Amino acid sequence: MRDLIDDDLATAEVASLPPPLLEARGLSYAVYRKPIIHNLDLRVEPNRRLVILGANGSGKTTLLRLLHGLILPSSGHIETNTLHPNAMVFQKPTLLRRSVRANLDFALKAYGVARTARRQSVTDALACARLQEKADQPARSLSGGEQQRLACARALACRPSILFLDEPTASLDPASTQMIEAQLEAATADGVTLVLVTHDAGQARRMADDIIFLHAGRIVERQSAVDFFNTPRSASAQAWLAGELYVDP
Ligand SMILES: Nc1ncnc2c1ncn2[C@@H]1O[C@H](COP(=O)(O)OP(=O)(O)OP(=O)(O)O)[C@@H](O)[C@H]1O
Repeated sequence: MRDLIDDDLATAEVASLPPPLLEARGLSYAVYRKPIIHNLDLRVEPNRRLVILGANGSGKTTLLRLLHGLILPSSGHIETNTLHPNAMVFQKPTLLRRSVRANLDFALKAYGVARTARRQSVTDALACARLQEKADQPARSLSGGEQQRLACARALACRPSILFLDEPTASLDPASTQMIEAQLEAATADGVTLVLVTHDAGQARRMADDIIFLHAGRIVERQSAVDFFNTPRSASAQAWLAGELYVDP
């Protein structure tokens, strides 16, 4: 009898979990028959920060592009359950040859925000990027760190449900990295769900709730960040954390 009640309670608890924002099932991607992502299942839970780790060439960028819909899977399905469109920030910001302000305004306009509402949103986004002083400067004349702050603010201005980020701080110094991370923390507090690819173990420790570790296009580890860093289970993740090259036995 006791077990039955416990089972019922457990079922009720699972049933009351919010649905995932995105669920991928049996996801595979191949180029010229060369498999890059293999039969992968993955859920993006709301208000969690998911960090995807793995060695060079393990398939992180390809997976992120699949999840955002930039490329189509060879097989498998992705279901999304999001209120707003998702957005993506790349390692190299792709800014228009216009002013900082115009880059923000353009994105909001493309998203369908009316002119009067755009003015306030641009002001908020400039503050989010800490670029108020540079609003009228050509976006491409900003420093690398400033450009990336602008790219993040532009992506966040349209209030995406999920923000995908592919090594957004890979070429930035610690101070610029810290500013981007603060921007992302604020977005998380605002309800944006993050899916971040990084090579920076420190950043993963600071930013992640959950970790997925990829090896040769497969998820070999999926843990809470605390468990992953304390007790990585797979040999490839252990090697990665130790800064060693892992060679398949
Ligand atoms: N369009 C393509 N044509 C051929 N091979 C590809 C293509 N896209 C990806 N690959 C290969 O798939 C593998 C995974 O690439 P991907 O860029 O996803 O890895 P990654 O984990 O993001 O690597 P890195 O950490 O070096 O950025 C690599 O071996 C890459 O060469």
